[in-house]
Amino acid sequence: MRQAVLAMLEALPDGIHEREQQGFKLLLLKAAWGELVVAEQGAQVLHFRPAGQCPLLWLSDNLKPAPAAIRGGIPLCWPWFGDAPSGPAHGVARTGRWQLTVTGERADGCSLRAVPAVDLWPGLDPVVWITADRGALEISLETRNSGGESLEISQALHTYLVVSDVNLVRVQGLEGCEYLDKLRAGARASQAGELRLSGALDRIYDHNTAVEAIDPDWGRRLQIGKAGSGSTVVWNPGAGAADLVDVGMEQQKDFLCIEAANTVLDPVRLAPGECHRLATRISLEEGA
Ligand SMILES: O=P(O)(O)OC[C@H]1O[C@@H](O)[C@H](O)[C@@H](O)[C@@H]1O
Repeated sequence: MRQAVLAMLEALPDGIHEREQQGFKLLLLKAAWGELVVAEQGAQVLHFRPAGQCPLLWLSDNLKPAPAAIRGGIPLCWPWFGDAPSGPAHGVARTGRWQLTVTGERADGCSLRAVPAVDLWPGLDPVVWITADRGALEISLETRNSGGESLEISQALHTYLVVSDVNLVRVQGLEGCEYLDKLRAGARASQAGELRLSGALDRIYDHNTAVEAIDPDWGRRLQIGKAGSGSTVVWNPGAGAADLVDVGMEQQKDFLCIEAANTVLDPVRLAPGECHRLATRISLEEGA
């Protein structure tokens, strides 16, 4: 899919375009500020490239056919993060159909709004706001409790960052934070120094500020800022990629997930009428 999306963009003139690829309906925006591709399924950003830069997000080249979850970009995990008895892993938003509306198209950027095409979950109304410009991509997921009872949610903006080699990347900003290690039955530990990966990693950090992923091989630093989030999830499947048909060992080292989230560490309780906003901001700096 990644190669196909890049080829599609290459051939298109500046403007807003609709295309279908492997059964997924896509909205493609191309302009002087850069490129953005959003899938109707899941209101999922699949591609973001600020002008003059390389893409910031990873997207699988071996997707499962629609309506399977799309591996890459920024899936919305909602209204729960991870496994739950009430439905599929990471909730129902990423496989649902959404209505995408371009709400602003300017020389220096664009903005979009997305709402579910059909109700996704009783009593919960989500709205997604996406803005992209030369400097950053921002996604905001607002959830309103439109029912009569108090409800609890967990969620994540499951960002797949494209990197030169996940084992070379250094993640800064988590130093000293406590985390739950999902690969050790949720054992608690504390992050000593910057984070480096060597094999599979699946952790939920008790952390509510920004992190930076330094990619020396590509000479760049990716900043992942956030709001409304007390959990930062960091994931790469390592050798487990061999069991994921849409990753495989040939793509395993190409990405690192850093997710702004509300998890078991900081679930969000919404009283009737209450609203919560979870947001993330992805930007890039040259030099590492
Ligand atoms: O394969 P999925 O459902 O997209 O999930 C991918 C990963 O997503 C991460 O957020 C979780 O912490 C991992 O445990 C999980 O494996």
